[in-house]
Amino acid sequence: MSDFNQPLGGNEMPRFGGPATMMRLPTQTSAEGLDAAFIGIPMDIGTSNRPGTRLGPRQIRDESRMLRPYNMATRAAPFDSLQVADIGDVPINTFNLPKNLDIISRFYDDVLSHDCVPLTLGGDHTLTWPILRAIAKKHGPVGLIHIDAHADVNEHMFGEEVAHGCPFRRAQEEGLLDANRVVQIGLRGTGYAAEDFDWCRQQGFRVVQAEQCWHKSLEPLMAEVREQMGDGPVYISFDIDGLDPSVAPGTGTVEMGGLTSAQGLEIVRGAQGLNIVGGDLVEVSPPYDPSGNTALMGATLLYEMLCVLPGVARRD
Ligand SMILES: N=C(N)NCCCC(=O)O
Ligand SMILES: [Mn+2]
Ligand SMILES: [Mn+2]
Repeated sequence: MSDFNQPLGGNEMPRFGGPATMMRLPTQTSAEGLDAAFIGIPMDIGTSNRPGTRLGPRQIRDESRMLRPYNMATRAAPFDSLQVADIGDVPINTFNLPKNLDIISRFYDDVLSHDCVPLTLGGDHTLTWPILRAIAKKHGPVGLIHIDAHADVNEHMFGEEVAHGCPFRRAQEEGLLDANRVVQIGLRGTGYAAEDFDWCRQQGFRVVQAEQCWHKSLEPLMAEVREQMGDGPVYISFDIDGLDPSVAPGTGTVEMGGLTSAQGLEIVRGAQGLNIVGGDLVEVSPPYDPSGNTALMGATLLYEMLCVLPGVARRD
């Protein structure tokens, strides 16, 4: 009998039954006593095209029923050495996006007060800004591994500073990021000017556009990223639209020519050994994901983030 919470096994309860939590893990109302926690932020009032990511946390949890506890590729056995639970959703304001900044930051201040690593199920990408406020309050400016089709550094959208295309501009303005330890991978598509991506480079971010990733393993890139990140705290923000629409169609701002699912796994697995202090998986939109496969991609990537956290056991 393990001292640590275990996902409910597929041979103990049919996968389509049991608790509707992430990986059918136990749930608790706070992060007390946890090494890592799955947290939902059911929000989409920051989206600029297709809506629906408010339903993302629920579908990611539902599709996570396919996940088993042991990582056959990396031999990670997170539930052998970390205490992990699903602590539910942030009670966001359905009608007021700016008010959600404080609601989210305060929730994460409490999570981090327990020395718990948050792994967040989104929700639209606006949510990363208030999470980074709480993260930087505890750890100082952090390194960032950002996977996305979009840079999300718009100065504003419709004159608003709070939207899913703005989080990393705001985070940089507020000194939440250690700019030389920021990498953005998968950026692509159309824009308004070269500045859309060059602003990032002017800050000191490394920008790896999708075309630089095509037709190749990203393991060499991740060796460079590990070098860039060093020993300092690192946050991982994975916008599911960084993957190609062929594998992740259920999202709101689709761009052609994205990363393969294998490349998505290579990026997260390549973070092993870094001082990961948190992560999120955003922009899954269930209304555009009838198969549920996009949500399952998201659930799997969140599990892979868990597998690279400091302290995770490996079992040969
Ligand atoms: N999906 C996210 N996070 N951002 C999309 C931003 C779209 C735009 O800048 O026009
Ligand atoms: Mn995006
Ligand atoms: Mn994004």
